[in-house]
Amino acid sequence: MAPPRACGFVIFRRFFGQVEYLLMQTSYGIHHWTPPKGHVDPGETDLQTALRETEEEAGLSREDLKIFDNARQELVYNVNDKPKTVIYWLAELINRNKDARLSSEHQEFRWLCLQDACRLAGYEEMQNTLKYFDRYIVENEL
Ligand SMILES: Nc1ncnc2c1ncn2[C@@H]1O[C@H](COP(=O)(O)OP(=O)(O)OP(=O)(O)OP(=O)(O)OC[C@H]2O[C@@H](n3cnc4c(N)ncnc43)[C@H](O)[C@@H]2O)[C@@H](O)[C@H]1O
Repeated sequence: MAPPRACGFVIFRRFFGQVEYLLMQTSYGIHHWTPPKGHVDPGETDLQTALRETEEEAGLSREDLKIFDNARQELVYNVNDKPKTVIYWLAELINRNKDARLSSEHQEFRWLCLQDACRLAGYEEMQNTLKYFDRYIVENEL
């Protein structure tokens, strides 16, 4: 069986001039916070997975987002003693009339500044990913 692989987007918005990141809290397990993401289904490309999961979990579609395909991060961590690969691209919420919404998989979502997002995300790799994208936004003047 192929090793577990999941894909999603680190989504940011500008709110009163501040960059804020979307994190969602699972309604299961230890209720950890992550950006919208999920497992790659057979026959899907990674980007198709990221788009599908983001729509399913956060209600945000391709048209609501600006995707930065050059801004990509790959994380590998152990789940049940097996390595899991998670790929994130950076995306901006450009539809000002739209907000995230919850599905049954999550119990809460928040838009957070980098510092608060890192605190809630917890895991070091996830924090590094958020910091990488934050630098990308500044360095590329997004
Ligand atoms: N405990 C549970 N009880 C009931 N239903 C469950 C369940 N776990 C999963 N499900 C079901 O599985 C489905 C999820 O499918 P998907 O929505 O397709 O997949 P996912 O986001 O990759 O799932 P998950 O939350 O498990 O992954 P993550 O890597 O963040 O998290 C996986 C583990 O890795 C840990 N983790 C997350 N990020 C990490 C990191 N950066 N470093 C180290 N560990 C990390 C998390 O704390 C977590 O323990 C849901 O529909 C849900 O119903």
